[in-house]
Amino acid sequence: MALADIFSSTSRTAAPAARAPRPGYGVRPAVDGPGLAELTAWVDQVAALTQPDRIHWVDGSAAENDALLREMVDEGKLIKLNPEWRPGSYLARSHPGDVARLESRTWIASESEEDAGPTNNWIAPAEIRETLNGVFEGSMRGRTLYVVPFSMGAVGGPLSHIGVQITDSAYAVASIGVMTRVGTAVIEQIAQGAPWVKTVHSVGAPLAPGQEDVAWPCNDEKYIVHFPDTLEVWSFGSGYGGNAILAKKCFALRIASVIGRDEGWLAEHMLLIRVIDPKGRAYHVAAAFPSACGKTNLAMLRPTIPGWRVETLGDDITWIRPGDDGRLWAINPEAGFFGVAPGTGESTNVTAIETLWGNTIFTNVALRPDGDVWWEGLTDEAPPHLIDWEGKPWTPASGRPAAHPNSRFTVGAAQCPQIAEDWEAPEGVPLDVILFGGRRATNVPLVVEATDWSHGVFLGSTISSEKTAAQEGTVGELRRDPFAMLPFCGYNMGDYFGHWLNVGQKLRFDRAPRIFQVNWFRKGDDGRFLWPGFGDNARVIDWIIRRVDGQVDAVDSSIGRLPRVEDLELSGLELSSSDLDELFSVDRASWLAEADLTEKFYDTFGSHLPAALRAELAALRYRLQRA
Ligand SMILES: Nc1nc2c(ncn2[C@@H]2O[C@H](COP(=O)(O)OP(=O)(O)O)[C@@H](O)[C@H]2O)c(=O)[nH]1
Ligand SMILES: C=C(OP(=O)(O)O)C(=O)O
Ligand SMILES: [Mn+2]
Repeated sequence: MALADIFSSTSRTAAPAARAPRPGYGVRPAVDGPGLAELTAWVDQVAALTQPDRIHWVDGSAAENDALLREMVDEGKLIKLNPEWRPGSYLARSHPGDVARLESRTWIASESEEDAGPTNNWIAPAEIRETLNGVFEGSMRGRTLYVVPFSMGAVGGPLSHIGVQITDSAYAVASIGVMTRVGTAVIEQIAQGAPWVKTVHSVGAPLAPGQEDVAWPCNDEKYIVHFPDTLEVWSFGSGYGGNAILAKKCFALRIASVIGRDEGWLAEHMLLIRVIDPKGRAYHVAAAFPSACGKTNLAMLRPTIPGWRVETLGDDITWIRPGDDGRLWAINPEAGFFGVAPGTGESTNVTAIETLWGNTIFTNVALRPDGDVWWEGLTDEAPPHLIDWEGKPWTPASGRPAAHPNSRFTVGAAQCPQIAEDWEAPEGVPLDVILFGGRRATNVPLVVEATDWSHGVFLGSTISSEKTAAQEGTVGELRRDPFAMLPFCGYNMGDYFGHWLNVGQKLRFDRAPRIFQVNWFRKGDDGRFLWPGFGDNARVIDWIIRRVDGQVDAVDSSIGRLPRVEDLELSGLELSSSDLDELFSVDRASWLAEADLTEKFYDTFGSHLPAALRAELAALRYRLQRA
């Protein structure tokens, strides 16, 4: 493909294709049933408010997806990458002011403020509905309203949930098609009366007659609003990731966490893997790490120790339900990966690189002159000439990143070379291990085992992560991110801690997953990581699995159970004994200071904080003071 062809399609002012209605637009699928009336009434209602030119019921077919992508290329909204390097793949460039989730513009509009709790932005439903009615009025003029029925989890599965997203963004439709299971089978379920969640999204950029569209329509004013009492999401003004693919963070975490509270299950910000030991035995591990703390990397782990294998099940969201057998059963409700591109390379996550061979929508990465993509960390050396994520010429001397630091890839999970064969099994997999982790330069050891479920919930509730490496060591500069759910829990986080404790009560004591805290990011005084991380994290998993199997003892410490050094598989690693000591050292004074911060944090929940967690904190202090 000629360079000129690629770049000519990047113009932000390319004229949209003719606006005449196309065959298929406005046609409802030929499905009938008692549940359909509510769906059509809702679509009519949203259409009356937003006043689109056309309505398109998305059927999820490959032909429909192809047509949508072609149309976006024609309109200058996507750049088709050179199929020789990246078949079936596209680059989207967002508006420079619309590049990430926006926590400050995200609300939980529960009837009661107390239900949202101290960690969420709360707003009264009546008040925000008035605002939303104002901004959504006529917001889809000149555009197509897409009706996108989606299932999280296999369609009809016992742990699955369905929803519908209305959106005026074709980019969102294409992304939802990768990240979820879209299709008329979902409408059939709705018609049969299955419960479903209503989500509405508009980029908030109506077009006047004859007005030319831009490559990335959006609005300066943004609202991402959740109504947990009526199971609805309304999102306005942003086209990006979690603000626009409402099935993901908005539904599968914030709304689903509320459904899970009411129904007795857990919607978690966790990756999910199957670990296979040298004897061929399989174990299932779920792990909660805050954003940019290694979920996708661990989900795609390639062990450096012989005989071990990891199969990917999910990299971001896990739904977990107690089974009749007293175990916890888990599914990945998503169908794709929406991963951070920068830092993803052959030497860190070769599985991701192999996954991205084609059929991928890239957003805000750099474009190579040969029509392929590039981002910082893809290769050690940057190409001499690129077009950066804003569409400007770039060279290594430009002094700015070529790809936006939050640039992303959107790709189907089935393309992952180590995806588990049964990754879509509707009943899920039984959990053996739960990990909690964050990015901690100091204090937190490489791995600690919880003494029991309640101690494990305590560890989850105290997860914190350094905002940047430059602030290492100062506990006051940590961001609290309990269970890695701070931005994603749809209700009072104190009640959420209580819910975790309750779920533990439903498990058979010998079948509850064992809980561990891990930290790949501890640093030495010289600022370098003490632990090699990535593939070598399998060495930590190896110890964890042998603990679960009862093959090794552990050492009790004030903060939990630590490995005996001789039980760690460290052969072939260049790790000095002083680094090893430092990886597991527990500094009493720092931990007492951290306990004070935990108490302050706990106090913000008032009576919603479970007594069992206060007791865990008191026990921790007692052990530290006695040590
Ligand atoms: N030092 C170190 N960095 C890691 C490790 N795992 C992931 N990272 C880095 O952490 C960042 C975020 O990783 P990613 O897996 O995308 O995190 P996610 O947002 O939680 O899915 C990337 O820059 C990774 O290279 C590790 O074990 N050690
Ligand atoms: C996945 C998203 O964000 P993050 O990785 O920061 O949680 C998102 O924007 O949907
Ligand atoms: Mn990720």
